[in-house]
Amino acid sequence: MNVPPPVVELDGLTKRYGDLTALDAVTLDIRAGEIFALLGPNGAGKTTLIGCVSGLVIPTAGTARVLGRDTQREYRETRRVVGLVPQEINFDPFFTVEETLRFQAGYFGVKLSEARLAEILDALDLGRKRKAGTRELSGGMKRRLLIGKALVHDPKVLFLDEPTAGVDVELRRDLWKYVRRLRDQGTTVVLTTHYLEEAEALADRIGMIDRGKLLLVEEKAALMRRLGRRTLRLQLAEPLTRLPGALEAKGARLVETGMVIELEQPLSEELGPVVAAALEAGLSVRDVETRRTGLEEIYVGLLSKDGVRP
Ligand SMILES: Nc1ncnc2c1ncn2[C@@H]1O[C@H](COP(=O)(O)OP(=O)(O)OP(=O)(O)O)[C@@H](O)[C@H]1O
Repeated sequence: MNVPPPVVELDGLTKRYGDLTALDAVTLDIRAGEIFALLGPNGAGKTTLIGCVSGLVIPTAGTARVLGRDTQREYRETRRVVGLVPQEINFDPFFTVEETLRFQAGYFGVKLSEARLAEILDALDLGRKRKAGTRELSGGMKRRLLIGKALVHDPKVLFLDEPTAGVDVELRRDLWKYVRRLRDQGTTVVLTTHYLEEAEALADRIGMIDRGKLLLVEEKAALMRRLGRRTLRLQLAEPLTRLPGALEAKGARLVETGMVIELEQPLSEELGPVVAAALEAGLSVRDVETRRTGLEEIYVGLLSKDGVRP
């Protein structure tokens, strides 16, 4: 498989605040056209990493490059190709939606064409609020406007810091759709999130960070296959008092007064032989349920293995 070229290259990126190491020698390539989710608990260093790439934070050591340019030495050039959606809402309450977008474009020396403005407003479902003061927007609309602001100069890489914090489920799904669309149009997207469901739904690759250290970077699908588990439940037609030996040997157990055989196994193992063993033992199986453990369990497991939390 061809790996697309890196758009963001971090090499030994380190940031210290006095004794505190907020970023500890992070080396990472983010590839063109991917959605990369950066996961980590509060204070892990996610915002600091984004800050270093977007030129808001000066690294103590190491380098950050965007499209081959150093974010320190070539600040202006890199800033032009990076869009940043911060955690905090940061627009002037006295401007309208349209003014907010136009002024933002002005900071980049870009004249926002009517067509581009309409496209952004439309994509973020803010067309009807074009002339509304930003004070009048609901929380969800403000979040969308923040994304719009980050897009006015047509960045190649978009950083989203907790894009859906405090947003309702419906809007969250709309925003996901929009982020996917941006990726499909060629924008590279880096997002931080506390919602593992969000990373599971959106990310092509996942990085996990804790106490400034990058613990893991992996394709989401491969990560799920490698560390994911499933719980398999066989619903029986009749209660059973003793498990057949073949199932016991696989680590299954009887639950729910003998009506259900339950087994937990890695996703990499096949479930067919378990079902076959039940049928071979002459059991009447009424239903088969499986439940996959998600990213959440993998994440919690990894952080606790790291000796940190929870
Ligand atoms: N300007 C600063 N001065 C001193 N310490 C800072 C500064 N900015 C960040 N830190 C510290 O650096 C560490 C990493 O912070 P950062 O904001 O990058 O974490 P985060 O992973 O984004 O957390 P959250 O999920 O809470 O947003 C924290 O311990 C934080 O207190």
